[in-house]
Amino acid sequence: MISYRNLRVAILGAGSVGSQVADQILRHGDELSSRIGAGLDLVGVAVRDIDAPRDTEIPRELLTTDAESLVRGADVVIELMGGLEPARTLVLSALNSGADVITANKAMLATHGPELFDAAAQVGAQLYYEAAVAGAIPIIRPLRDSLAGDRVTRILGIVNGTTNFILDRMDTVGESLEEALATATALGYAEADPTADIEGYDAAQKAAILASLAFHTRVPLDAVHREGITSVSRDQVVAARKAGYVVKLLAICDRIEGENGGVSARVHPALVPLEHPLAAVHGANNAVFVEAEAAGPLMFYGAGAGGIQTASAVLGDVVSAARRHVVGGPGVAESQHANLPVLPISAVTTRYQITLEVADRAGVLAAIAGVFQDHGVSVETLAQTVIPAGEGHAGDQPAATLVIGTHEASEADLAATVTSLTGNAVVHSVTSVLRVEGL
Ligand SMILES: NC(=O)C1=CN([C@@H]2O[C@H](COP(=O)(O)OP(=O)(O)OC[C@H]3O[C@@H](n4cnc5c(N)ncnc54)[C@H](O)[C@@H]3O)[C@@H](O)[C@H]2O)C=CC1
Ligand SMILES: N[C@@H](CC=O)C(=O)O
Ligand code: NA
Repeated sequence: MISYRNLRVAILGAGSVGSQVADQILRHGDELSSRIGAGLDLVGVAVRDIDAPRDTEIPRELLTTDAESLVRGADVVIELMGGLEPARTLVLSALNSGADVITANKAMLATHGPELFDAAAQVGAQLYYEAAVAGAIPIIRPLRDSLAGDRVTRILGIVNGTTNFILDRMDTVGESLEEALATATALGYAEADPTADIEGYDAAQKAAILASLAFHTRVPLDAVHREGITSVSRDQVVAARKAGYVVKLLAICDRIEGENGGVSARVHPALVPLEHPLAAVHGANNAVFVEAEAAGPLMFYGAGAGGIQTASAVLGDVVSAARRHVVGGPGVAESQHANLPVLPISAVTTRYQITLEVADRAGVLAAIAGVFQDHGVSVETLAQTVIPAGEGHAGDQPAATLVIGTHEASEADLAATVTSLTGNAVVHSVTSVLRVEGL
């Protein structure tokens, strides 16, 4: 039975996600109200242009270009405009007035999270953001609530739908990055500026959010090592499959034990063995592996992008926030009690696959092996293919391709090895260096 007064809900932004959230509230408001124990009144939707075409029909009288006024007087503000400003100012203003805020804006959270969480804590308001990481997949709440009694040791995930879609199309249908990105944009997966996707910024923001939650430590965005997919070539994708791998853009958050331990977060393309579950994540889907001391490995999988899919996560947060509004009490505060050191990528160890074009003559393998040995990097596998005459970088000289897989090595040792290889007389070129994850 509904006895609480109706809650006033404001939506900021009516793009791919916002238009779907508005549509769901308009069509299923009664059902949501029953779950909450209070009615939901959608009091307005802030847009840039009232007459712009939208994915769903929103009554004209709900549309406004005055976001500041809309925020004032709302009980629940749903921020789906994206970007840093005016989103940050509007969210701060909503929180300061005691409203609960739901956002999908990982850029804003990764950049201004501490300020926003502090503002929420000051007034006991809630800041919910399930949609900000891995779209529809429940991952924030499991980390914040379900795993709050455990000790997370590692997160390994595909958290950007656009780049997964692009790498998948490069692999399965041979499309170029540009062709696949155009489709991802048309399907509503990409950010307003898709550079955020393909250069790894979006995934890095999500990694910062995940690592902060998982390790109860504020992990700033600039501490996340970031590489995007623009340097991944179709040749690398084809060669990876031949060798039993797929190329995926991964976000990896590690708890590093030991005297100089701490936590690290990184985003980069990596080789994933074909038999690993992450290799079977296609299209714009995301998957996040979480390893916790007591729970062991857990996997969260589903739609990582898309307007209607992401709206599901937003609406789950709306129901949670509205329920708390009805029963009263403060929101869930940010947990940062562990305050662990945040380590640079040089503290990380992993495996690598290095592809070289070398001279094909006696003594070359020994010379290359010597370079690895000099830097303390242990070689695990080595495969050689002779390059047909005239097709190598060094003209008519006999040449071969070497694909070298390493045991675990530090980033610093690997970087020094690659520098030495590049300057070595028997090496014509270092054609690919990729980390190998999930072995
Ligand atoms: N599209 C997706 O699959 C997902 C998006 N997100 C996040 O959700 C948020 C929204 O994303 P999309 O809906 O895809 O973006 P979008 O670009 O389709 O929509 C944003 C809308 O906000 C409007 N807007 C921007 N500034 C405004 C302002 N000052 N006043 C009024 N309206 C303004 C824009 O005109 C646009 O219609 C972003 O933070 C994004 O990172 C999160 C998960 C998935
Ligand atoms: N652009 C993002 C949208 C969801 O966060 C992505 O492609 O994953
Ligand atoms: Na999510």
